[in-house]
Amino acid sequence: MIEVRELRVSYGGRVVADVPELDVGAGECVAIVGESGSGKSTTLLALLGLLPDAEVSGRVTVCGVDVLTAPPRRLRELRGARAALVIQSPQAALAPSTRLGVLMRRALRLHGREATDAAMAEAMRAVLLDPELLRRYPHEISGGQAQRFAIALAIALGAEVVLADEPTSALDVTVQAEVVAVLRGLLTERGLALLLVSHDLALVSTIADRVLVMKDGAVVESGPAATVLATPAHPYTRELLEALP
Ligand SMILES: Nc1ncnc2c1ncn2[C@@H]1O[C@H](COP(=O)(O)OP(=O)(O)OP(=O)(O)O)[C@@H](O)[C@H]1O
Repeated sequence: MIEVRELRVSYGGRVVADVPELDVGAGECVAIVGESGSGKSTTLLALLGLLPDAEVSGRVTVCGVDVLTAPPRRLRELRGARAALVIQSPQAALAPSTRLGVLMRRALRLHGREATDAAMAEAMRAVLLDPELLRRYPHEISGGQAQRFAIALAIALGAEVVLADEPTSALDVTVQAEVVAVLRGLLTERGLALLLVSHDLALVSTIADRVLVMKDGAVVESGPAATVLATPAHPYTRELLEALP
């Protein structure tokens, strides 16, 4: 679903992300961890061709689309419908004066999908949200509900890949656990490919199959999550683990 080779992103000659290899298959979760500024979000955005001001090289394939060479029309088809981005504060991206149900219906129609009440309710239930919430405005739902709504949109649109940037960091612990449960369900039941960016190693240990550790734009360690987190090979990974509360 996601295949990255020799990805390099720089601004004015300064390399901010250098990822030699990153693969995420269907039903798999790969997490990118690292401190603030290590290049995690940049890597995620590069996968959807969302870095207009950066110099980007290498090969990036998402759902069969060659992202770095695809024409804008192919990229628009990929983004939103086949590959969905779930960000930290999705509420900010939702039109404030539009009810959630209208937003979802519009998104479905935009991507040529049937927008039936039943399909929309099913997507809401898949993320453990009451379909009644579709009647509300974005400011009438909580941060956790907004994040789950963003995931519901991805499901309704039939996304095959979900790119999630710190999807639980703005949430309290109970809601975090709910969002993680939803994401895990998507992996096992719907065979989604999930690429997760997080500095929360506790979250990563509960959901990721593989982990990439980034520092100053470089991948310093990668491998199965259980191995990397239990027996970290790089001193930086040990530091991150020791910083856990
Ligand atoms: N538009 C830009 N122009 C110049 N430098 C940028 C730009 N966007 C990001 N950077 C730089 O790229 C580096 C990596 O940033 P990135 O946001 O990918 O880090 P991150 O690991 O996701 O951090 P955080 O956890 O804080 O989101 C940082 O040094 C940042 O200053």
